[in-house]
Amino acid sequence: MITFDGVTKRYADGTVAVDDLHLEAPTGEITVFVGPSGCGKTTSLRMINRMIDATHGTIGLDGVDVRTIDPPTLRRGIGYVIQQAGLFPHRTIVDNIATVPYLLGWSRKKARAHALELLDRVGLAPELAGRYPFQLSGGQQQRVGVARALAADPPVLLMDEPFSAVDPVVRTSLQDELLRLQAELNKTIVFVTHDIDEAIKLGDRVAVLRVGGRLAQVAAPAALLSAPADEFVAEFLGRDRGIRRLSFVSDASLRLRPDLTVPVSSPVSEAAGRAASAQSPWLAVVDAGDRPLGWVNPAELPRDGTLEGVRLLPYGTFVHGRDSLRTALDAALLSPSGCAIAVAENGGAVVGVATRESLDEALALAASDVGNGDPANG
Ligand SMILES: Nc1ncnc2c1ncn2[C@@H]1O[C@H](COP(=O)(O)OP(=O)(O)OP(=O)(O)O)[C@@H](O)[C@H]1O
Repeated sequence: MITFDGVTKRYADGTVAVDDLHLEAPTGEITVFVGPSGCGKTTSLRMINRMIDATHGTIGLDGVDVRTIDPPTLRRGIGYVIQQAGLFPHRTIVDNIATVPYLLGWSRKKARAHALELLDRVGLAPELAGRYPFQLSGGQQQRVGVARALAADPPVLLMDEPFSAVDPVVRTSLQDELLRLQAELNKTIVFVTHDIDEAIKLGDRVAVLRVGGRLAQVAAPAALLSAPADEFVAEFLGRDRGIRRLSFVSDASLRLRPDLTVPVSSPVSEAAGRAASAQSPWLAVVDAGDRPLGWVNPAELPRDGTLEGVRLLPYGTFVHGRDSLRTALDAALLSPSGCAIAVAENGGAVVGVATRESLDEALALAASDVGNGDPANG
């Protein structure tokens, strides 16, 4: 675990970049530093690997004061990823990734084999190994940057705005990739960003800093969204934090109706009877494998033939037991029925339908939870 204990950084010109920071970045978790430009995020990060030394206070790495460890030794256990990857332009991709293993005295063969493994791990094709950085896209370079930081298998990874210079689509895939990697690797990651959405998506804990280098709040994302410590944090989180908080509420509280589906092979008259007895105007039409095809309102259909060939209305789904209440709500908003279809993770068969009433109940329950828990510690 990384601990900041009363850490202050005052630069030579008198600027106080970080002011009396107390914080823990737990082992195996992603801790995100977020805040407006100039709030001291980068300074805080660089004090961990001693690229910058603190003026006061102590930074501990598993209980050892980092100032007692000489910087090269310290940095061997700490991977570092920066914006625009910072790759060596005159080295090939494989040699870039193998930089630290070479420094550690690994044989060329072993270091390159390991670098190729990492290339694959970060989702890049082996053909890229012999290229130079300028022959890669920005997103690919960022992935190489992550692979290079992981090369010596350091327990700690520092990431300073690593995904800021790429477009939103690439950025999303890099974030997803990082979460996937982290689920396998369980590194202790400290991640700096100015983007609160990125912080909330990636962080197990999010530390919000304000200009002047003071910690405004540190909490798990859901706790931050439901109980910001003050106006500054609330403003920084943005206006739709109520909706965004639903991403952290499971779909478990949704009551599902299994009786609102009808096979596409059914006669319309049977569908009408089923809708009447279920007291619902809407039924979800399913195929022979119980997968959703669309919505019908049988009362509006001519009473002959089956549902085959009937124009079905758009639908939205969420994965039962995996997706959040936000995804379920979104699915409901994508259909004129106002209902969301819950499907099984494997195979995609319909598990049931979340009606507007059940969404309402679940939302009320989620709202009643707001403010519970300790906002300062999340
Ligand atoms: N070498 C330095 N000398 C003097 N002041 C500095 C130095 N480096 C940074 N600062 C100042 O310290 C404060 C914090 O800077 P820092 O780079 O840590 O902020 P940041 O939150 O990472 O900002 P950004 O999001 O813009 O990168 C800023 O006011 C900055 O101008």
